[in-house]
Amino acid sequence: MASSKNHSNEPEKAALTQLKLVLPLLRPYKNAILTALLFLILGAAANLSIPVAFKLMIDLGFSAENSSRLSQYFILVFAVSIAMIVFTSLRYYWVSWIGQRVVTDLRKKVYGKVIGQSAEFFETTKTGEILSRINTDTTLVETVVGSTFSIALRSFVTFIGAIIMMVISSPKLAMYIGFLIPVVVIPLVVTGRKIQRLSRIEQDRIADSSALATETINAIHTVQSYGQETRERARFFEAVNRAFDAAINSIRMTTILMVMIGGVVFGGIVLVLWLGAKDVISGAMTAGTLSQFVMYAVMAATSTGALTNVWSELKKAAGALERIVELMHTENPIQSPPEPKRFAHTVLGNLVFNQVTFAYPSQPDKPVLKDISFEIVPGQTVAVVGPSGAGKSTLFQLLMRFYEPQQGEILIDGVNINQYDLLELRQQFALVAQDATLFSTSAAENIAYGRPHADSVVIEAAARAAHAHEFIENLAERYDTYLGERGVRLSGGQAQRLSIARAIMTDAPVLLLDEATSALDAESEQMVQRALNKLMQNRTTLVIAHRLATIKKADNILVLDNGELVASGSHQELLKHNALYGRLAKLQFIHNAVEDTG
Ligand SMILES: Nc1ncnc2c1ncn2[C@@H]1O[C@H](COP(=O)(O)OP(=O)(O)OP(=O)(O)O)[C@@H](O)[C@H]1O
Repeated sequence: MASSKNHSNEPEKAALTQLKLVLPLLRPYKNAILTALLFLILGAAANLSIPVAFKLMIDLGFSAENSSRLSQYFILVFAVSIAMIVFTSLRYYWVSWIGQRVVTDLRKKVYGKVIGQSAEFFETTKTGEILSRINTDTTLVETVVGSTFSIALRSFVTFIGAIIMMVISSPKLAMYIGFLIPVVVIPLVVTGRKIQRLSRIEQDRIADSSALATETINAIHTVQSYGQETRERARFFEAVNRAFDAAINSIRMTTILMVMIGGVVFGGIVLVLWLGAKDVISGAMTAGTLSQFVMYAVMAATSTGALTNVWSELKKAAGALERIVELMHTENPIQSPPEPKRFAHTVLGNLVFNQVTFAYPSQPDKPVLKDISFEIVPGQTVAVVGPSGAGKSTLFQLLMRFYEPQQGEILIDGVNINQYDLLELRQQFALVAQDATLFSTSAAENIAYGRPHADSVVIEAAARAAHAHEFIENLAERYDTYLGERGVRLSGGQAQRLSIARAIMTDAPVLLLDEATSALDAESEQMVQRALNKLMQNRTTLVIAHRLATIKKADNILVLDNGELVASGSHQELLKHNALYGRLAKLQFIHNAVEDTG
């Protein structure tokens, strides 16, 4: 199960301490909190003063001669009730405002953290699960800050106020009620732990189903092509049903808690009322005082009920926060050094691999690059060839420092790449991958992805150089046409030219090119090739080559096989001396050979 992999096993110890994460988020909103608190206290005070008015009324008696005093009391109760409603509504507004603010900030934080995670993190964490953390888990936190806290505070203030007023009204009856308190608190603590654990499971199940849906929707074309909708539907149903079961488990716990506490509290009140009634009969207490006492007891009981709910909400949120905290504590192992070396003003683009050995973190015992050494002189073009899985793409990953080699070093202009600032390091590369990634923005913004503030003249120049201008001009809204998700679909060749334009825009000193293997029609192919030639001019280029033309033009060719650099040299030399290269040349480059040489 995807989400069980990084279970921290420190169980309830962490419990509510997780909620501490929320405190710093509250700090910037002191004024709003004070405002909300003010309305909270005013509302509670108004609420607590109502029974006093009722006591006065009842003790006054409902007789004709008291009619005008009675009216005054009723006006008082009316005024207090209105005040209570106004204060309560304002409190609601401010507390909800704080809740929304905090969850927005939390989402920003979580997203900010996610987007800086390592390649390894994204390999091992499902997209849908991450989305669930950002959306669902943070929503639980919003519930806490935006309503639970408020209910908790209001109930707490009301509870304390009601208890005090109960003691004032009748110390004896209040003492009886006091006996009930431990009976209420113990089940709260016991079930609270269970609820937190169950809630975490629930959130994990939701994350699982979200991961599943995201995966299926991303692969919808494949799903439908293979006619697997029914199976995918069933898989999703099963996942959401598991989430339902998990939710019901924690709801069941809360229900049990509510029954237990409700029973104790209301049973207790009836009992006390009975005892109080006897005192009224014997004359030890007025009817008004008993009514007042009972009203306070009901207030205290209702607050306890609310606090019970609050308790389970808090525990649920703590469960969700555990996940968020884990995410916030996941550090990308690849960081800039504390005092990074600066790149020279003009980067030469000298690349050196020095005895580099590397295994992916998921398979640490299986090195995919073994003792690789080579050098690329500034301005040279070096082609990498080798069978599938030989480790060609891995070279790029290491150069851009998405992973760190276990042995050996990689140098740019004589400095180990781990000495540079990470952002600056990656800015030295223009990457043209096999599949162009398009964002759901305009063609212009897609081209200017690496230089968002570039003006339209520069963008168009890049598009022209990449032979993309012609087809963009033919799109409905030219450079403003939406591409990617929800936008127009580009053909393979068009998308490639667009990504070449993107690389031209960055004007980085080193070009990393992963030649597309997919066959394009001859004309498209030629245009892509011309665009690439333009891009390679005056740049140190490392190219994963699939075309004979590229290979022939390269200053040097590296032959990789099973993670080892087995040969290097020119096309002719390798043809003569390297059997693997001979085979590759025949099999892999042949289909491009006709038009390349033509
Ligand atoms: N993220 C990863 N985690 C674990 N193993 C990986 C990862 N990426 C690649 N590998 C493995 O590393 C080896 C080299 O992969 P790489 O992608 O560098 O090969 P390649 O030469 O570029 O292949 P192709 O030409 O098919 O793209 C393969 O055995 C592959 O299974």
